[in-house]
Amino acid sequence: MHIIEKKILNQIITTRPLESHKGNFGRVLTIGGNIQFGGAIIMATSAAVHCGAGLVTCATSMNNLTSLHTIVPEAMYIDYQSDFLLIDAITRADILLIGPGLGTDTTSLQILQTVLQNTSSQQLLIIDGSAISLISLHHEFFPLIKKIHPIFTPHQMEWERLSGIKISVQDDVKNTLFQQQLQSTVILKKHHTTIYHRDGSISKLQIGGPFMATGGMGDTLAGIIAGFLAQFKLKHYEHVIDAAVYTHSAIAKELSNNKYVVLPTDIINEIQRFMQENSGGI
Ligand SMILES: NC(=O)C1=CN([C@@H]2O[C@H](COP(=O)(O)OP(=O)(O)OC[C@H]3O[C@@H](n4cnc5c(N)ncnc54)[C@H](O)[C@@H]3O)[C@@H](O)[C@H]2O)[C@@H](O)CC1
Ligand SMILES: Nc1ncnc2c1ncn2[C@@H]1O[C@H](COP(=O)(O)OP(=O)(O)O)[C@@H](O)[C@H]1O
Ligand SMILES: [Mg+2]
Repeated sequence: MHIIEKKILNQIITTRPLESHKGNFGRVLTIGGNIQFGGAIIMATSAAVHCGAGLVTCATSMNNLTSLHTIVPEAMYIDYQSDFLLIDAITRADILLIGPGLGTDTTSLQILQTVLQNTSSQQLLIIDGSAISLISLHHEFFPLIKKIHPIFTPHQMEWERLSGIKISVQDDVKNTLFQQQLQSTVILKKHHTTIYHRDGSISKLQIGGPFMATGGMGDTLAGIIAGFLAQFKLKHYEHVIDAAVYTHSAIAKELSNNKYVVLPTDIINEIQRFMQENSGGI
């Protein structure tokens, strides 16, 4: 087990080559946001854009179109209920994020199934929020999951649902056992988030605090992870994930110096500055 240190930042967030364009910084597809939880997928999408993902498309409910374009006009939109558009967008994406605000009804389940069936092992899939809760109820997806090797980002209750390990008895030994069965990365979110990597290593975060306990905080983290993976894809995969998780809480910690609570959107607004201040060489 190792503690994620600040020095990871300038190893991962490097200077961009002059000869580059948006195509070099990854295509992200975010999928979620039903009529009740539109804000979740908009925050995730906005976080990915603010991290510097080259092209970001949001597959969401039509109800969210106006808000999405008002808040983050850089993002493109598709109606997540169109199978044709969704499959086409999945095929084009480098990084996919499903779950923030997806909900758990039959429409949500259908969308999750389309995503799992059409994602290849060459792409990186992040599974968050409602998508984790749905998979917990549908173990028939496990064979597909084991082929895709996704990144799960559960909080402790979502991890209990998925793994069957009660929150009170979750520990590194039990968590690793189930994570290895899933053949996936697991980012277990809590005070001092723990990351179980596919290579068997475990990273722990020692920053962050209760000033982060606001709805949308995990949706924003998922978007940051997508944005980091999209553009730093040539770097060591485990380190990119650690750097993204560190960045999210480090910004929150900075802001908590003069804010009692830090909002997810406060973090999003500081990502560009924070990345510039903590970027390193080539
Ligand atoms: N503005 C929005 O649209 C928001 C939408 N959200 C979406 O709402 C859906 C349901 O997610 P929720 O997480 O709210 O609901 P869940 O029912 O999945 O989980 C919340 C429950 O888990 C418990 N819990 C135990 N340990 C926890 C831990 N370490 N961290 C967090 N909760 C813990 C909480 O007490 C709470 O009762 C997701 O799709 C999510 O993305 C939420 O992110 C809230 C904001
Ligand atoms: N007390 C705390 N200490 C450290 N981090 C916290 C604390 N409370 C919440 N967080 C962080 O906030 C995020 C919450 O994620 P999640 O529960 O999925 O939020 P949401 O689904 O509402 O977006 C996680 O990254 C978690 O680690
Ligand atoms: Mg969440």
